[in-house]
Amino acid sequence: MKLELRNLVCGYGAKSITEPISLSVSSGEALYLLGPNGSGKTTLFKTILGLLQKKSGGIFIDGEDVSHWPQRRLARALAYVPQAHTPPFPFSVREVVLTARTAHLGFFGTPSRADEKIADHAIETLGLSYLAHARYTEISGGERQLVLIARAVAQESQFLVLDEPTSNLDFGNQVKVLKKVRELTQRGLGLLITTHLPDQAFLCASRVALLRQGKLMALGKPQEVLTEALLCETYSTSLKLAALDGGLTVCVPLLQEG
Ligand SMILES: Nc1ncnc2c1ncn2[C@@H]1O[C@H](COP(=O)(O)OP(=O)(O)OP(=O)(O)O)[C@@H](O)[C@H]1O
Repeated sequence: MKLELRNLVCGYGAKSITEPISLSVSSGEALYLLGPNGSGKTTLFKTILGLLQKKSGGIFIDGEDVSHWPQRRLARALAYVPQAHTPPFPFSVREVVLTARTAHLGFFGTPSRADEKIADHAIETLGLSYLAHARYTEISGGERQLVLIARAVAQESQFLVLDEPTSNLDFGNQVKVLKKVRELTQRGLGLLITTHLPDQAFLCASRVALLRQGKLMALGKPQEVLTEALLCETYSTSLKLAALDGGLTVCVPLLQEG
């Protein structure tokens, strides 16, 4: 399957935030979107998810324009992991994850035993079983982020859109999420992920897109796109890329110029 943006322009009210953006994500691929704060990554994601009206251009899944798809059909195709938030109601973690199954229910349907099993499995694979009955409003920001990832996994959609999924996580939990990203990619899902960490893109990205002031600056394999020169220019800072044994590349900021 293929999720495709064709000359998509996003914005708020009369104001355009992005220039026309064209890119695609296929099944079995993790496309990482990098760009400075305010470059339009979240705006682009919200538009893809139908939470924000596009200004022009189109969003297609397997060649079909999704703009007239009902929200439930879109939710079966696309799951969203927003940046962690606190909802006003004290649902349990299990109830939050179970809401993912709504996209698969009939009009007045309630979750079945099978839906509960899928939710419990997602909770388990993210190592959250000990929190299943805790209130979502009473767990840490990092734990909430993992719960939102479990919820997206339980949605069993073909594509996952993840907005900075590791931003609140400690090192061990970042690794847990990166392993999940790899596993889901290998299972054949298409993933679109934002990050501020080039290291994560080097570890998990099939391809990388670089956004700056709403403009798609580069798109391609991590080693081709994430060059020292382009990263320095994009983030207006000095940095060094270092190759480790085993072919891994890491990005290190330089605190002294020259
Ligand atoms: N609700 C809104 N109404 C008007 N403008 C907005 C709104 N939300 C964001 N913007 C503007 O859109 C631009 C892009 O914001 P966006 O949140 O998409 O950036 P981002 O790349 O996700 O940033 P970050 O890395 O900081 O999360 C910013 O200039 C911001 O001020």
